[in-house]
Amino acid sequence: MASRSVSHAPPYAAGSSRTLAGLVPRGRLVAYAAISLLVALSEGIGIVLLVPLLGSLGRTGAAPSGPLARVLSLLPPAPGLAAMLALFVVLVVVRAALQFARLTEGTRLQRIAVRRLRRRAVAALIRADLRQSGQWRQAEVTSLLVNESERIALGIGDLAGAFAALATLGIAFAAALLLSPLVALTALAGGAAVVAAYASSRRRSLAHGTMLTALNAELHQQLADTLGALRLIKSFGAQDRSLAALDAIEREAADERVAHQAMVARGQALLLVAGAILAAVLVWLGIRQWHTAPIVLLPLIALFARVLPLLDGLQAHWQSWRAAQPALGATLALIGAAEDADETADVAARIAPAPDREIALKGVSLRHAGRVRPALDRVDLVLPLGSATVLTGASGAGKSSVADILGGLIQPDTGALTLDGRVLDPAERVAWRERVAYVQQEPILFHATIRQNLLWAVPDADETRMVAALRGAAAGFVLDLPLGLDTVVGEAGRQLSGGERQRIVLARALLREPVLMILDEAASALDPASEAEIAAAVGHMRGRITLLIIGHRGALTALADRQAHLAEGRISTTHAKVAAA
Ligand SMILES: Nc1ncnc2c1ncn2[C@@H]1O[C@H](COP(=O)(O)OP(=O)(O)OP(=O)(O)O)[C@@H](O)[C@H]1O
Repeated sequence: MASRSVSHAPPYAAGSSRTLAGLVPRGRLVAYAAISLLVALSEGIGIVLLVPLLGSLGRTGAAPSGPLARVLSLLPPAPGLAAMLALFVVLVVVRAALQFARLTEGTRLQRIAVRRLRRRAVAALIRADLRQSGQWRQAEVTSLLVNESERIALGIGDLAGAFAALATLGIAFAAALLLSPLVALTALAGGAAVVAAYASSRRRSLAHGTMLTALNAELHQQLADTLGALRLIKSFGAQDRSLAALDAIEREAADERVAHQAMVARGQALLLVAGAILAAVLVWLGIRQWHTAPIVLLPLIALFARVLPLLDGLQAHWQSWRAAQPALGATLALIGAAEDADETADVAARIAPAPDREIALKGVSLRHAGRVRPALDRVDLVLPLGSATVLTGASGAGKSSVADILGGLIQPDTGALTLDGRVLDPAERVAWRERVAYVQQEPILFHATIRQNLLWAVPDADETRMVAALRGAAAGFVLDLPLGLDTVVGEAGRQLSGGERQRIVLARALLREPVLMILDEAASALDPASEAEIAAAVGHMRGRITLLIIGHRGALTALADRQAHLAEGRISTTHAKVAAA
């Protein structure tokens, strides 16, 4: 758990895409754009209306000419001061309503995009082939779906903010054109030069975003490692080391954020100063060189006052969006990789096949990603229906790989899983899982009631079936608990003992009425009494359920009537069991 480098690229990072397409409904996007334009338009109209307002004051010098005069001629003749002020108030009310709509619609857009992104990611991850998805770091994936998706939401908000600012700037420019084309065009040229000068800082925001995505993943990993190993950390006296590793990542992330924020703030300050200088020069030119009438100049100054913070906001919004883009790129890349590894893509048949005679592996070879030697090398194994086989072999010999292939969880590189001698196609392989139950060494229960944990496996099971499964798994103790089936098991089932947990897991497996039950070191972590209870329960299943018992010794393995031994990926012996205990 030492501090890690954050420079690595996750295995799914290749070909990352940065598109928002498909995440946001087109109709809502158009609605948001239209509202933003209306807000901008109401601001522009308000400023142009300053001209007749000033005109009605009567001391403003020359009357406007050119296109402005034409626009003003559309107004009713000589509106009184009261009418003008009332119009302003109405405009402000309309703008307030539009701004409210823009804000709520913007938030809705953000949440829809993030909900769709997460849903697509989780759906793709669930459907991805385990051999591919097993290579992705869980903490990195969690970080993408928790932290990074919120960054994406903020980024989308910034993108929307940038669009709104841009729309207002566009309308402001149109208003300026109306008031004084010369001033407007000079301001546009000056503004474009200022925006161009910021290209490098926008690029820096993208790099910052990439760094932050990696640091967030590291933080998640470190937190998961630390909180998941509190007992180990205490017993090794590694509290300080763990805290220091966490601190190092936190510090790096904080420094990175402060440095980026400082760059954005510096840019904003410089932009304000550059904008103010530009505005001052334009006003000076307007008065001294171009002899612009005060009735036009005053609204122009009002326009500058409005535009300067807008430019500032546009720059900040755009940089924040750029910083969020790597998070979106990484999430879309993960989704792309998971969708490419979709094991159910061609699934048509969904009826779980049921063998009559045997379940077998025929010439199965498997090499895990990044490994030189195959985990399994042309393995043949026959499990006659109703038999109980113990599978032995040294650590790393390939026992769990055999179990995964028999259970239809992974597809071998060559060879096949067969039922009654018939090779399963990919669609049947997925459906076959319904007939298989797994019980692993580490019992996995969800933080819910025992009833909910059982119903998770078979949603339509009634109480009688659940009670029968519990009794069949030597878990009748549940019925004597004060809350019975409604007892909450605690996080990962920690409010129960290891043996109790495992017996509930066995009941959950039984509830599925499996054809094949795989017990992968299912009793290895238990005391002899608990193991004996599990073994007694499994003993009653013999003959009804085909059993594959992975393990070396103990009451459970003694139940087997057949034995297979794996050595370096090869089945070296398969025969009727002589002695398993
Ligand atoms: N996801 C994986 N990626 C890379 N290599 C893997 C992966 N899973 C297993 N292996 C390797 O494949 C070989 C067989 O592993 P497997 O888990 O099937 O063995 P096992 O007999 O069940 O071991 P153990 O009894 O220790 O659980 C081992 O060398 C292991 O390191």
